[in-house]
Amino acid sequence: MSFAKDQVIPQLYQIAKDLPISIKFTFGLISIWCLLKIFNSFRIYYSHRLRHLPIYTLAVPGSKIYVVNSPELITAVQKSKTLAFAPLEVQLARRLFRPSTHGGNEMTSNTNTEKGERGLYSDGIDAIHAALLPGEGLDEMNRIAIQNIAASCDKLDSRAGAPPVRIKLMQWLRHEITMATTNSVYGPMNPFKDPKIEAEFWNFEHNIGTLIINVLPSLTARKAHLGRERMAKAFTEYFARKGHESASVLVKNRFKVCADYNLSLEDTARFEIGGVIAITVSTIPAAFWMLYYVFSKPEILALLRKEVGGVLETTNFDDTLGSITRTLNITKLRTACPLLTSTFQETLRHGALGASIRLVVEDTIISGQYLLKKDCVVQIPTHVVHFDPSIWGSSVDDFDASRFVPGHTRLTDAQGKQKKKAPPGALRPFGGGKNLCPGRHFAATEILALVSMILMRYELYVVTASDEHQHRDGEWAMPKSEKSSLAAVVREPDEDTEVEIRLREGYEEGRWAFRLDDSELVFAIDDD
Ligand code: HEM
Repeated sequence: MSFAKDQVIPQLYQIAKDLPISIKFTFGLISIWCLLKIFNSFRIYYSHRLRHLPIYTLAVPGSKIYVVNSPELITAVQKSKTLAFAPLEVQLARRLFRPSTHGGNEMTSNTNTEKGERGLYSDGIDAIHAALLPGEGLDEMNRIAIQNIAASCDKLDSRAGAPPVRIKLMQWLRHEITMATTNSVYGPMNPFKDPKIEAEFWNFEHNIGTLIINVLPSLTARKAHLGRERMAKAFTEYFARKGHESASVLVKNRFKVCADYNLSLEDTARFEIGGVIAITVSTIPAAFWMLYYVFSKPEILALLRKEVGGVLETTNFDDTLGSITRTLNITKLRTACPLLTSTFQETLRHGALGASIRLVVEDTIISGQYLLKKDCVVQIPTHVVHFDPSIWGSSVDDFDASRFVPGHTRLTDAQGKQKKKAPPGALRPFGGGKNLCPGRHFAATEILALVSMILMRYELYVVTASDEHQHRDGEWAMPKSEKSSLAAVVREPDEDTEVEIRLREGYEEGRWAFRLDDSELVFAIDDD
């Protein structure tokens, strides 16, 4: 088909006019999606340009976004009762999980306890926070998770003349951490034991952003919609077969609250998909980046091996694999490994993504001088705060593994004055205030157990492909991460890193295990 030059526009117009309604509709949605992306790019651009301002306002049609950058104002926002996460969270939950009208109404009613009563949301959040506090329930979850992690690490062991194991690191972590976490949370009837459900969940997660528009999702957000529906079915069956009765206190608590509000099993199952996002999605990339930073920096690896080696317990044990058992004591890792804990926090300072958001439920003045108007949104852009030189000093862009070691003196302010500690509100991978992530202790134990076991036991070599041959002497290259899903609060690498795993010299013999005895002690991560 060919057109004269002056005919092109009218002809294109005619073609567009004749398109079927479904295609026009899809184009419309794609255009909205592109506009949102462009708006987001401007937002990110401006948030970096304007990071020296403690607070600034972005006008959006019909509303305003207040972007808060200074730690002092962040702390004030987190303390305010009239700046709330709940109303935004429940609206999002309605779109993403598609509960029935009854379930949706229960979830959105009285979210901020504004009528002074309880509601499904507030009871649900309290039940989750209670289950994840240091104590017996959390210990039980941690124990199952680390037993699974120990078994995952055993699979990398290539002794007895077998060739070294090669893995795609992110893919391996995604599967192993998903299974360790869901086994510990959902118990023996864990729906993720079915590989199809695991695949459906990740399909859903990778495409979750498409569900936001929420118009005919079976057409406009097909992959995410199908993943969600299959997950909802699997969890409905799980609850119908009383899987929660042999599960963790977290699932028991959540189920009880849903039952108290007469939610159907299907609505309970739909809200549970949100639970799966919380327990898995951020932990996996956080473990990836920590391994990346540790193994790509030999000097940090050597220091960590020394520190973690100090809490490794060796006992004699007669068996075919050798005569010893090496035990990593989690309680000691938590209390006697400041560099390990600091490396974890520095990994999250670099890797955290997104923004904490709060709705202004009534006109609010913060720090005695800034008026925030009702129905507008407050945003705290995590990455901007984490890379502000006036908070972190001239080394802001470096990966400084010892930045959070207590008493570390390389932390300077904008005037070059030394500080002992970052100010409250400055390090916020887990958010803060009333909504501070309740899963941080569970996640820290899981990630630090896995990283410690791998760094003590193995050497990791990057495999690079060159023509037909694959070499195992590649450099660790920082993968790009521009395509993270909407659900991720830690950026996800766009490409995977293939590694070859060899036993560490001097550590070839024996068995490996974890031990966890003290409930009350947790990793000393900054939280305020
Ligand atoms: C490295 C891993 C993780 C990171 C970086 C992370 C980060 C976050 C962040 C930034 C928030 C929002 C807080 C705010 O807006 O102030 C949050 C909320 C939440 N997280 Fe996590 N999280 C992680 C792991 C987990 C795990 C393992 C669980 C459960 C076992 C969990 C459960 C939750 C829950 C239930 C909320 C909602 C809290 C509320 O609204 O009160 N998270 N998390």
